Amino acid sequence: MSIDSEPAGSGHAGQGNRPLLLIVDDQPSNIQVLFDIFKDDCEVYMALSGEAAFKFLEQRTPDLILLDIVMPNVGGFAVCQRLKESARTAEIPVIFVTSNSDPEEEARGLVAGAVDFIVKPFHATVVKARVNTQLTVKRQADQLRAMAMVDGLTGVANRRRFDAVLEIEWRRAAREGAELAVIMIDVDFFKRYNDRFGHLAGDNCLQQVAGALQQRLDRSSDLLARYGGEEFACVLPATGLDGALICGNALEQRVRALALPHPDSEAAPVVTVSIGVAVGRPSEGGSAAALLASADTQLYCAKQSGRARVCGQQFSAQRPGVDVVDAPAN
Ligand SMILES: Nc1nc2c(ncn2[C@@H]2O[C@H](COP(=O)(O)OP(=O)(O)OP(=O)(O)O)[C@@H](O)[C@H]2O)c(=O)[nH]1
Repeated sequence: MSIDSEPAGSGHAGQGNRPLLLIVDDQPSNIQVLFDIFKDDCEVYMALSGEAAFKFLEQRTPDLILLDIVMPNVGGFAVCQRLKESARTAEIPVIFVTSNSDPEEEARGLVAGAVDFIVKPFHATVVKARVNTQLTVKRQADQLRAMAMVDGLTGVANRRRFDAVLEIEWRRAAREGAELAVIMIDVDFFKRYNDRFGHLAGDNCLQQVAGALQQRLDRSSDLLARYGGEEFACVLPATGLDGALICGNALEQRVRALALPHPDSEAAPVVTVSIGVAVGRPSEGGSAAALLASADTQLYCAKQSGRARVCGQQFSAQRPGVDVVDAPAN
């Protein structure tokens, strides 16, 4: 058995969709008992200290943590409190496993944010059942959280997720001195499309447009979201203006290639989109909201200059509005 944040039973690691369990205890013999209980059903990892647990958490996010209370240096309560303070780890359920049966200790554990408190010696079946209950609750909560971030019509991310990711990527780019691109996309004359073909056909059109846009985004870090009505938005981390304009033009072409008839459009006989691109370097100042507003200004520029095209801009916090690039797609 490997210990201290090494995968337990490496033959199991990564296989199937099994829950990932982290056991934190300074006593290898205690870990062994729990490992034997869960090794067949879970991917089990172990840490011999709070510090080792946090090191592990930099790499992986367990579905549940079984946490000892009395450990040298950082004790279980402190570990639990720290977990709950960080947005990245706050949702991981923690179960204290301890030989201290004092109700005061149990109360302290639950107040610290644990979901359960198991006293040793324990019955294996009971521990298994209590862990399974918490894993089920966690899975359901994860599903709800994921659903709350997805647009119901198109299946791409929704605006809430877009706003959250944009903020995260803005901060990441600021730390790394990298560029960040935002693309706003709006279906042209979509009101007329609805008016001619009906709302259901309009919905179907939006689904196809979303699918075409999503297919073109090839980096896993790129995010496409439905920003509202007939408007989509992308965040492209580590992307300069040249790359973002290439991407914007490719997105425009993808939608055009769907060849969805739109006889009432003044831009083309098929459904097209207008696209605004803005690229900034967050380390030089500004804000995610200002970058987004800049992309929106470029979208307006694309609409004003004939639609079915891409306009882009290097966003500067000092000189907003410089370097306007007009890149008609046809
Ligand atoms: N079918 C459908 N239509 C929607 C949805 N959300 C917004 N719309 C419609 O999208 C249309 C957007 O119209 P406008 O904002 O006037 O823009 P437009 O007609 O696309 O014109 P331009 O953007 O100027 O090219 C409205 O008629 C909305 O009702 C949706 O989920 N489904």
